[in-house]
Amino acid sequence: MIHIENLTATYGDVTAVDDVSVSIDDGQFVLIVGANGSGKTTFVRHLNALLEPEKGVVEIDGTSVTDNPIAARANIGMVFQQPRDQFVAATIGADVAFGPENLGFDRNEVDRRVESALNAVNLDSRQTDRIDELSGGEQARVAIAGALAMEPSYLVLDEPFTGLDQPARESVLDQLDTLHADGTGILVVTHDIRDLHNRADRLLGLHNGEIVVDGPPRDVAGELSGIDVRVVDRLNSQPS
Ligand SMILES: Nc1ncnc2c1ncn2[C@@H]1O[C@H](COP(=O)(O)OP(=O)(O)OP(=O)(O)O)[C@@H](O)[C@H]1O
Repeated sequence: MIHIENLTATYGDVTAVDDVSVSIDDGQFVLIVGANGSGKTTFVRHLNALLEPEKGVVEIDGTSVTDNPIAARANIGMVFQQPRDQFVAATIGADVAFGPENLGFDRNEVDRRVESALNAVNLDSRQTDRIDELSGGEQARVAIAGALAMEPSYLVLDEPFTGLDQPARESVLDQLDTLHADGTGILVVTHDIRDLHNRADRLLGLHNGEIVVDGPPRDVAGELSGIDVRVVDRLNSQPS
């Protein structure tokens, strides 16, 4: 379980996260929504100790991420807004292997994790392909595989659909469905919930750094216009 109590984060005079307390159960599929600047990215960066709480506590399975950032990083897989920025190797296989190698696993275990993660995103047999030659959708899937190779309890994706066309978006959504069905907790940060609100168990809406909406997406849909989040699916939408 993710447990957060009285988390506050500031940048100079700006309060990005304002006294947030929330718990997220294992295996939940949670949307974290809100307008630009509402604090979504700052909030999720505390989950795996990319940012340290100035005030408050973040615990994963009862362990404070401040006390044990390595455990937090092993439990919370993070996929960033621009997957390109998180690649560390030239080829798919080498990149996905990087995380488990850093955790100190032996070669057999690293190979097993890489195969399993690439299998989950339908990129097995592509280990030697160069990342810079992949499409945006394929790069997004490699980034997800890199996080999955850590075998995290939760996968956190920050605006994972930026720059993806509709087929690539659907491919990533399919991966999320499979992972959720297998028991992985999924947290998706987005300002655009089309195709997602009918998949998620819970929606957290941020406004000025506070959680002002919390509930099953269909129950809280009426509260979203107040925090500037688009609700309606756009049929026949153009690539975004
Ligand atoms: N590195 C930083 N330095 C100064 N201010 C920052 C920094 N990062 C974020 N902020 C400010 O903190 C507030 C919350 O930003 P944050 O990026 O967490 O929100 P967000 O909801 O993820 O926004 P977006 O949807 O635009 O990514 C905003 O006012 C933002 O300008």
